[in-house]
Amino acid sequence: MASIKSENVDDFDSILDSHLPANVLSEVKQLLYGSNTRNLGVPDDVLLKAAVEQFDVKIFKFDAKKEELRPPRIVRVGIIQNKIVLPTTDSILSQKNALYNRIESMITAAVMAKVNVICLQEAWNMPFAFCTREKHPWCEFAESAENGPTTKFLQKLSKENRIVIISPILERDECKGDIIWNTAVVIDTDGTVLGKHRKNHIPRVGDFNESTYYMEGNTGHPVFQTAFGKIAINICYGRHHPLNWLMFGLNGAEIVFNPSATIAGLSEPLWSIEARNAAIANGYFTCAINRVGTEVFPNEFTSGDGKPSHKAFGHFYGSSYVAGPDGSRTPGLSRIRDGLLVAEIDLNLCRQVKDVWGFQMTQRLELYAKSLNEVIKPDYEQQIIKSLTGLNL
Ligand SMILES: NC(=O)NCCC(=O)O
Repeated sequence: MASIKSENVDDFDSILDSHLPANVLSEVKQLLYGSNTRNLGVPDDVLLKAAVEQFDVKIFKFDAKKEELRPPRIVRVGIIQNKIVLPTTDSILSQKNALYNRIESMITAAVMAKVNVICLQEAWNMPFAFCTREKHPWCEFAESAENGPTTKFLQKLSKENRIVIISPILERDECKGDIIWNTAVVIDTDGTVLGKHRKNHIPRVGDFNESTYYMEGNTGHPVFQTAFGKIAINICYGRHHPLNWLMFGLNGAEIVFNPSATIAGLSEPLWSIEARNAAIANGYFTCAINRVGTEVFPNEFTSGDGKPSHKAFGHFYGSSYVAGPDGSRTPGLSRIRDGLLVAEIDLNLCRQVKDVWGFQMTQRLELYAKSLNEVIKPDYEQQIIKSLTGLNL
C-alpha cells in the first residue's frame, strides 16, 4: 500500500473513527484521552458559519465535582489555528488585512459558541518568516503591543463581545530603541490592554532562526487575573522547559495557553505530551495551539544540514488541543485545516486534582532551590558516585 504524505494526514480522531470498530472505539479513546472530556456537539448556526467559511469547530467539556462551599467556576476557552491567507509575496498590508478578516470570522464563531477567552496562534498576523533570516521585509510586521493596528483591531472585538483575547504578535518596542520581541498581548473584556508577556525561551533548532530577530523575554512569568480566571501564556518553545511551566503555576495560573508554530518532522512526537504533562504537573489547564499549512517564501534559504536550499518551511501540523489537570485531554484539531476548538472547563477542577495527587505539597521546592543554586556556580561538580570496580562506562 502506498504511504500517505504527512501534509495529507488529517486529525487522528477521525482516523480512529473511520478505522476502529464501534465496540472498541470508545474504550480506545478513553485510554488515549482520559475519561473526563465529553463532546458537546456544535450548535447549528456555528456549524453553518464554519462550513461556509471552511474551518472546523469542535466543542468539548471537562467535568469537575460539585462542591458544597464553592460554586462551579465555568469558563469557555477558544483556541484558533489557521493558515496564512495570502502568499508571502503580497504586500504586508494586504497579508495582515486578509488575516484580520479570517480571524474576525473565526472569533465571531467563537463568540456564537459562547467563548469567554480566546487565544490565537504564535505570530498570528504574519507568516512565520524567521526561517529566512532576512530582516527585510519581515521586520515590518512588528508593531506596538499597546497601540499597534493588530491590538486596535482586536480591542474592538474584545469590547463588543466582552471577551478576553490573547494576541501573540511580533512586538516593536517603540519606547526602547525600536527593538523587537515575540510577545503575547492580553486584551481584557473592556478592550484595554491588561498586559503582555514576552517569550522566555528562543529556539535554536532547525529553521527556527528566531534568535536572529529577538532576544529572550524580560517579563518573567506574569499571570493575568481576569473575569474568567487567572491566565498565563507560555509561548511556543517555552513548552520544552518544565521550569517555565512551573513558574506560571507558582504564580497562580489556572489556565496556561501555549501559542506555537512548529512543524512535522521536528516536534510532532513531543506535541501531544508536553502541554498535557504540564497540566498534570502544575495543576492547571493547558491550551496548546499550533499553526497549520505550509508557508512558502520568495527566496530560497538553507537549513545548515547539507541539504539543498528551499523556499518552504515544512508543514505546520495544527493538532491544537486542551488538557486538564487530571491528565485528560480533548482530541486535537485537524493537522491540515483551520479550526476553532472550544473547551468548557470548571476551574474548580484544578484544586480538586491538587487535593487528590498532592503534587504541590510534595514538590520540595526548597530542596531544588538549594540544589539549583549550587548547579549554576561555575565550579559546581556533578553529584556522581563512581563504582570502585573501575568499570565505569
Ligand atoms: N516557534 C517556535 O519556538 N518553534 C520552535 C520549534 C518547536 O518548539 O517545536
